[in-house]
Amino acid sequence: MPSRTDKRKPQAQQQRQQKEKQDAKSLKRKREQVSLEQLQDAVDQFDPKTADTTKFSSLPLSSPTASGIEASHFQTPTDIQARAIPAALKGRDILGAAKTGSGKTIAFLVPVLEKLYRARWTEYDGLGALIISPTRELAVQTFQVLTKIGRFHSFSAGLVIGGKNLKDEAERLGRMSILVCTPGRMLQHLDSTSGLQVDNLQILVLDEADRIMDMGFKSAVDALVEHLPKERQTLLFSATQSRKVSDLSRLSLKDPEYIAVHESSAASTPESLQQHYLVTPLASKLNTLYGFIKSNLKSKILVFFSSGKQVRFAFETMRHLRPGVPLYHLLGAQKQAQRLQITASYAASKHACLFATDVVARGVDFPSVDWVVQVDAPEDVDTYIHRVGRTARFNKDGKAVLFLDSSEEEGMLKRLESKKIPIKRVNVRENKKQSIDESVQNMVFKDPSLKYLASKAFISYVRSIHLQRDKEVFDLKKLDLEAYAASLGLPGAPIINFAKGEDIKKLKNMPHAALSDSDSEFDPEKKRKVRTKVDKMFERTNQDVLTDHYTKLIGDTTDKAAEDSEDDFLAVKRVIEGDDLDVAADDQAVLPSGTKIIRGLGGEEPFIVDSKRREKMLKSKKKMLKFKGKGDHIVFDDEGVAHHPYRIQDEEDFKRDGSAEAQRRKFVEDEAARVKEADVGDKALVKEKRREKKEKRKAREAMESGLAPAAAMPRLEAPEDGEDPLAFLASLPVAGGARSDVEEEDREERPRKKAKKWFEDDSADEKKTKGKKGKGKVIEIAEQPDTLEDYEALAAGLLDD
Ligand SMILES: Nc1ncnc2c1ncn2[C@@H]1O[C@H](COP(=O)(O)OP(=O)(O)OP(=O)(O)O)[C@@H](O)[C@H]1O
Repeated sequence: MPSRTDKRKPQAQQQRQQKEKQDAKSLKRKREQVSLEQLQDAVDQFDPKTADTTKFSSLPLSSPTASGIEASHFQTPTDIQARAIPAALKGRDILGAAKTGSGKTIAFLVPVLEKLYRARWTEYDGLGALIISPTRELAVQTFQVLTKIGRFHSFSAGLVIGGKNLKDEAERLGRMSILVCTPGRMLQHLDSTSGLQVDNLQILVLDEADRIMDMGFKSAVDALVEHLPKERQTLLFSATQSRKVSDLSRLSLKDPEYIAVHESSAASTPESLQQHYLVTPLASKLNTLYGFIKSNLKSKILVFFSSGKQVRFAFETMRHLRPGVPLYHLLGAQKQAQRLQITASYAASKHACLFATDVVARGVDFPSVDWVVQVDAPEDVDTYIHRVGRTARFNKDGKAVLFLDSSEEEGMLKRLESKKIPIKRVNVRENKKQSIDESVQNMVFKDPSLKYLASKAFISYVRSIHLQRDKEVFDLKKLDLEAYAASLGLPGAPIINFAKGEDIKKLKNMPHAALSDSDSEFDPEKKRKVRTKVDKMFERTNQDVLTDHYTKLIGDTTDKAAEDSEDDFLAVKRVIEGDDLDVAADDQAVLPSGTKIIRGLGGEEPFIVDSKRREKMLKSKKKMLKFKGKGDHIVFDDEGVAHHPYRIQDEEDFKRDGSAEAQRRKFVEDEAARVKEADVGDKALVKEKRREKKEKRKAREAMESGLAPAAAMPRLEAPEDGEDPLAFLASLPVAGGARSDVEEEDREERPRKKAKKWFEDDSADEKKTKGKKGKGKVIEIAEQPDTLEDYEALAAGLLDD
């Protein structure tokens, strides 16, 4: 047995060990505290004007951040980093402006990490930092950089960009210290996620701030900021920064430091970027693009268009033409997963061509892009700067070319000049010019889905020009739209009705996300209403043209709502110009030559045939049934004529036919005359039958007496006088083998054997006969009926069956 002192020994040992641990912990805490204080002192004393900012190691940064930067192989801060980081570390609000590709992301991520580190932020303190990006692509990229340079920190960080289940996302948000988000999705969480605590927020960052502050995001950002505490640090960064006082007050910025590192430089685009423009008619843009791609097969090219429809059409046609370089296309309407996958594939490619909308115009850091091509001119100079900024990043070389219609040249050059953009005109070499007009026309002619896409592309382009605010550059009247339609393979230019009103501008500035289904967080009403694929199909105006094949063609992961949204404020009128146009003028349909019109089953609605497939569909009774409407209830009279069961006359019509009494009298007279007429006919028939029977009976009697040959044996005899009571029974169905004499006679006149059907054979016939004999009910007539009562009894028996 262990003695008492032995027992006490391990206890004392345990206590000693515990104490040692506690001491070590408090020592560590003390040391951390001291180092934090030292860090804070270093920050306070750091004077960017005199201090060395040429190395990250010279900046007053915590060791986890410094290690993260070192591990990411960044040694020398860029200009914007060298100036913005120290100021932000000192707690200043910042308005940071620097050229594209100059390292703004790190300029705001480092202060974010440092702020939370110095505040010893834990997951129990709620959300400490919020970084807002205008697009999902940019948010993903920022998050990736954060995880790279923040890898030695122990903060929890999350990405909130939509496209995922809100509930799943919400569950994890409560534990996050840093969030990178898009405005709409974040607002949705702030409105609905109960565990998300933002009262403690330390720092708010707006990347591409001018974009986030503009009309498209206005309401979402304002509502989002409402949720945040006013006591916080705010950092705004962009390549095209504005100093609008209204924006600053909206964000409650306090005495912000404006850091514009390239303000005094000769150009507002990177020096290593060569910029060109070429003048090409709108109708030749696709030809020029094709020629350009063919001449640059060993390059990484990024091509910008003004809308998703343009992107899709150009992508589809170029894909069919196989220029000899991998092609990708990216637009806001694609599903999140596909967008990310395309972005990653293109980023990893050495030689490739990406057709895109402005969804990747800002911030996205594709490595080593050689050429930025702007097929559709940018809406303003800021957009131009951001687009071309996808190349020549961080001191690398890059080239850009802008396609301009001659009507756009003067206005656009004026705008570019005013913002210090050095751009030179170039011409396409004659031997490099290629025409794909014929191929495009053939493709579009053969493929209705492509034709549909072409008309959509046309409409969206015209619409985008119409919506442009800068009318000095964009003038719809100066564009040759017929030629443009022809270059898209269309037989004519669709006529477009533009909706009027303020909303157009607003919609134009809406981020695509706000218009698309997947991002319908912008419109909670829309979100609530669940629309199935079938709903969407029926909502489509061109359902018959938009086929499954089309869906496959565009690899359709697109959100159709985005498409619908465009059509919401644009009414497309189509013009009739066919040969056999019996369609009303207001039918609003374009009939390219060679199209036909087919009338609907009811003959009322004409259907326009512009393809073989449509013609086939219109000839299929089954498919056309859906246009036929519901069936009518009709009844057949004795003559087999169909009538509606009730037909209630209008009061007016009724009065026109005379007084009610007169009409009643006329009706009775008419009916009496009809009955009389029918009576005469019936009587004659009965008389005739009676005569026949009499003849037969006489013949039988003669045969029995050996005077005449055998004839049919009548079993029932009608009374001689008056009406035959069996005359009406004869028309009734008779069960089993029981038949009246009249029927028996009729049967004799008919062929004995029914004509064989193709599926019946003799054995089947036999079986039927046997079955009938076995199963059929036979009424035995024991005695010959004599009296009227006998006949009635017999008739009753027959009827009972
Ligand atoms: N200090 C640095 N040293 C080396 N490379 C850097 C440094 N800072 C940033 N970079 C690199 O420069 C590139 C551009 O950086 P970043 O994307 O932050 O530019 P940006 O200014 O945000 O551009 P944009 O205006 O287009 O959004 C990135 O590939 C990044 O890794």
